[in-house]
Parts: sequence; C-alpha cells; structure tokens
Amino acid sequence: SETDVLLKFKDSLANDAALSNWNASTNPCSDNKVRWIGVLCTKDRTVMGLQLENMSLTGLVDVDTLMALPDLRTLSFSNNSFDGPMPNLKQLSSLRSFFLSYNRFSGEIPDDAFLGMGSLKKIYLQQNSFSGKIPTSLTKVLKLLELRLDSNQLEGKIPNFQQKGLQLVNVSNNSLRGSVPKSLSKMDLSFFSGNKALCGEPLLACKTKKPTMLVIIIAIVAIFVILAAIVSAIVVVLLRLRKKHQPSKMRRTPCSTNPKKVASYDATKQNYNWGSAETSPCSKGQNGKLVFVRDDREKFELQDLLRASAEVLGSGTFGSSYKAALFSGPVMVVKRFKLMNNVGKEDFQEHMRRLGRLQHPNLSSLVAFYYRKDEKLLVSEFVQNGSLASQLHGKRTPEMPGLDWPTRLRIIKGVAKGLIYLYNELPSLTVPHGHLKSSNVLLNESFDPLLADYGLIPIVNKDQAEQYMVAYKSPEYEQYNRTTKKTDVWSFGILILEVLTGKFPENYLKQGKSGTKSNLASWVNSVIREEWTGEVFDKDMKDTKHGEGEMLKMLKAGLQCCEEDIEKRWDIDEAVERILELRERDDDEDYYSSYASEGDIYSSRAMTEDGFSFSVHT
Ligand SMILES: Nc1ncnc2c1ncn2[C@@H]1O[C@H](COP(=O)(O)OP(=O)(O)OP(=O)(O)O)[C@@H](O)[C@H]1O
Repeated sequence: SETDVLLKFKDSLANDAALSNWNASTNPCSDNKVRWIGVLCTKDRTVMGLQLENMSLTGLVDVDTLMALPDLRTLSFSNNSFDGPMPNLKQLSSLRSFFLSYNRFSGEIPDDAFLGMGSLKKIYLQQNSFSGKIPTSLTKVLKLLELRLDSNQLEGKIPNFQQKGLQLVNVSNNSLRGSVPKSLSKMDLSFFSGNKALCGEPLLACKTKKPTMLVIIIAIVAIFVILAAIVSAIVVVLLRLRKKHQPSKMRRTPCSTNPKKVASYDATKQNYNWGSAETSPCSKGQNGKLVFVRDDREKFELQDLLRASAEVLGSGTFGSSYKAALFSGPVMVVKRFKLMNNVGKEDFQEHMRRLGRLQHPNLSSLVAFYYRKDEKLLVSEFVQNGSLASQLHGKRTPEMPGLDWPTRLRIIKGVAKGLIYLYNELPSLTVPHGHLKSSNVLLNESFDPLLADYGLIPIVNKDQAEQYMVAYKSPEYEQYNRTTKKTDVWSFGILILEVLTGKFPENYLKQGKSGTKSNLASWVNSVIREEWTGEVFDKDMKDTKHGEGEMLKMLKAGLQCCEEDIEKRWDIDEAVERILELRERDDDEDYYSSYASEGDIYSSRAMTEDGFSFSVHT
C-alpha cells in the first residue's frame, strides 16, 4: 500500500521528527484531518506528491521506493539538509515538477539525468553545490517551463534550449561562460548575472563576436578616412592628368608639363617670355650647367636661354620645344624631355657626346644639353623654315603656298642622305633614327631638310619610346614586338608617301576590319588598286608638270620601303640608292622633254611595268 511505501521512504531519511504523524495505523490520504504531513493527494485519495520543505531533513532520498507511487507528480525537498549527488529522479518519469533547492546536494549532474522525463515542467535545483556542466538532457525536456540552477558551481556553456514554452531559466551565480543562447536572450538579465565569463543578450555583448559601439564608431571613422584619402588621391591624379593634357595653346615655360600628343598637326605658335631665372621652373634645383658637345661654337649659359624671350614652337610627345633668341644674336631651340631615364647620367652624357659629334648637311646638330635626373634639355639651332610637317599640313598662306614637286623631291633625297649618314655613323643602333616623321624634318632657308630627334631610342624611357616613337608603330613591332635594321626604312617610306600625298600619316593609323592595321601605305595601295594612282598625289603640290615620271617612281619607292614583309622591304642602301638616282629637274630643255614624255606614258593610264597606272590631275 501507499502507507507502506511512504513509511519505507521515511526510513531512509534522517532527522525526520517533522514526519511524526506518518504511521502505519493511518492512511496517508484517508482523512483530511489526519492526512500525513507533506503528502499531497488526488481526489481519489492516492498520493500525488510530497512537499517536505523546511524540515531539516537529511539522509537519503529513496527514489526507488517512490517508484511504487503510481500517481506521484511532484516532489519537493526544498530547504532541507540533504547532501550527496542528485537523486536519480529520471526513474520517476511521470513527475511534473521537483524541487531540490536550498539543500547541500553536490557533484556533477549526469548529462542524461532528465532523459525520458517528458512530463516535467518545473525543475528547481538552485542554492546547492552542484558542479560540472548543465546536462544537455534538459534541452530534451520538451514541456519544461521553469528551470532554476542558480547559485551552484556549474561551469561550461549554457546548452542551446529550444523549448517554445520556456518561461524561466535562471542560471545566475555559477561559473558559466560563453554566450547566452539566443532563445534565452529575452529573459531577465538577473537570471544570468553572477557568471563572469557569460556574455550576450541580455548581458553585455560578447567582445569577440559583436563589436562594441566604440569599435563600430572607430570602424566608421576609419572608413571615412580611407574614403577621403581615396577621393583626394583621385582628385590629385585628375588634376595632374588635366594639367598634362592641357592643349599646346597654353603658355608654358620650358619646364612645364608635357602635354598629350594629338593626332592632328598643330602649327600654333605663341610668343612667350620665360620670365626671370628665379621664377622659371627650370631654375629650381638647377645646379647643372649646359654642356656643349662641340668646341667650335659660341658658348652661353642656361641662364642666358632662360632670360631670352621665348616662343613655344610646339608640344611634342616628349615635351615642349621653345625658340629662344639669345641677346648676343643666335636663335636656339630648347626641347625639354621629361622621360629620358633609360640610362644613367654617365651613359646619357656619353650618348649625347656621340650625337654631338655627328655633322652632316642634312642633320640638325645638337649644340648643348642640360642634365638633371628628372628632366633633360636638348639645345639645337633654330631652323628657318620650320618643319616639313608645317609646310605640308599647315594653313596655306601666300608665304606658305605649298611645296612644289622639285622641292619635295629634294627634301626626300636630303632625308635619304641624312638617314644613310646616321646608319653609317651609328652602326650599333638597330634603329639609328627611330623617330623619323615630318615634324622631325626641319627645313632651312633653302628648304633643304635637316633631320632632328634622331638617335634617341637608347636614352628614352622604354615605355614611352614604345608608346610614342615612330619606330614602334612599324608593322614588325606591331606584329612581332621587334625592330630591325629596316625599321627606319619603313618610317622613311611613310614619310615619302606623306610628302607625295600631303596626307598626315597618323590619321591613317587604324585598326582594319579584319583586325589588321592599316596605315598610309595601305591607303595608297588601295587607291592604286582602283587604278586611280593620280588621285593619291597632293593637290597642293605645284609644278608637277614635268615630274610625273619621277613622282611615280618615288611613289613606288615609298611603297617598297613600306613593304610589310621585311624580306621584301628594301634595305637602307637600296632605298637610298634608288631614291638618289631619281633625276631632279634642271633648266635643260632636253631634260624637260624626256621627263615629260615619260610622264605622258603614265598619263595615258596604261599599266606600266611597275604595275601602276597614272592619271595626271590638274
Ligand atoms: N630646331 C628647330 N628649329 C625650328 N623648328 C623646330 C626645331 N626643333 C623643333 N622644331 C619644331 O617645333 C615643333 C615642336 O617640336 P617637338 O620636337 O617638340 O615635337 P614634335 O616633333 O612635334 O613631336 P616629338 O616630340 O614626337 O618629336 C615642331 O613643329 C618642330 O618641327
């Protein structure tokens, strides 16, 4: 009977004076008046629970015996003096609640202590000396509403409770660590306090996982600083680019920034005073002197150049060129190079001296140079009639009516002579000129050509050279990334075609439909293929009447020099030889007539042995 069960249970207790009315002569639930102390009964007078609180009980909680009470739903032994490990209550799988708080229970609670207790709603274990981890089997008690584990010596992390109905989980005053599970974050903060290493809502945020407000503010400030730095860097770069790309019309000092090269020809010239030596950028940090490459001419100082009134001649790819009339008479041209650091100072000076030794009627001679690490100035004599480019493409005026054929022929021949001289004098250079184009062919008072800007490939910065210098626009460089001894011949060929057609070569450098590059030579070829050879010649070219034959031969020579297949392209010797053998017109009438008759053959539009047909324009 239940009487026997409870008396047996009482036997295992010690200090049980409070249970004095528990005796075998009465039934625990028989009569309200004599109901046993601390026994809770159902309506049917069966034992439903034990509420043995505040009785100073000690001894053993005999769970095995209690298993014989089929309707037992609740047990409370709160505020007694029980000690030892937690009773094995999971055997009482129908329990709805149990209260062991305020005793001296100790030791670890087995991890599976609550397994199978599917009806349990309230577990009160607070104010004992339990140690070890919170058993994970608690998370499986699906109906759990209230759990009190506070004021023990529990450690480790709080398991991840997921029960929907949980109303209270108090784990305060233990030694728990880690973060409060999200499912418990809305509970009262006091349920978690007293655990030094516990964090997360409702406690303070965990440092490792969530940044504090201060950290967030610092991060935001840092992002702003970085953004500001990036924006200012972009602004600086844009300003520099803008400065660099200012059109050549802007007034410049010889030390101002190199503007971007434009594809169209710009013959604009402006008078400009360089200002005092102090205000000129050239004077800042200027500790070097002009170095004269020859002894046979009058010397002057850099200051003399800076003091002279200057005219901007133009802005090339490497820097601007200035015309400076010295007080003592001579007129010089100073070209400012920013990007000439391919070699060190010694090699640079050596190369300059080498160029300075070159003397030829068709070369513009280097007079002096100035070396500074970040910029170089090359000084040469001013050449009277400007460049071949300005003569071919500049605005037509009564003073600049357009070059006639005899002059053009003489110019091409002069260029050929200058070129072969460079090949002979600079044999170690694969590309002795390297930058042969019409703006680098200057014309003296008799319209004889003088080559300029030659022999610079070894000293110009490689990147810049590859980007801007004429040699690197050649088919062999475009296709195979290499230059050869015939590369200058190709530039010469383009120059010849430019002189004959009056077309500006850079305007014909295009990517073709098939991916192939087109150039002035391919344009000329296409016109010839259409049998409109006469159409290729410059309409502004005067005095062609007796020169058609030579013009045609020159056209062929130009195309031979522009042959894309290097094997088929003439070498410099052949090119020069063929060009120099072309006859120049003189006052000999016989010559006129023979020349004219040759032209007449072509003007009949018959195909010639060279494969050209020719129709004379008027
Ligand atoms: N010694 C000179 N006498 C007269 N005009 C010159 C002289 N040197 C250069 N020029 C002219 O000054 C202008 C600018 O020349 P610059 O050499 O600076 O540029 P570019 O030849 O157009 O291009 P790049 O820098 O690619 O050579 C050109 O029209 C050029 O013909």
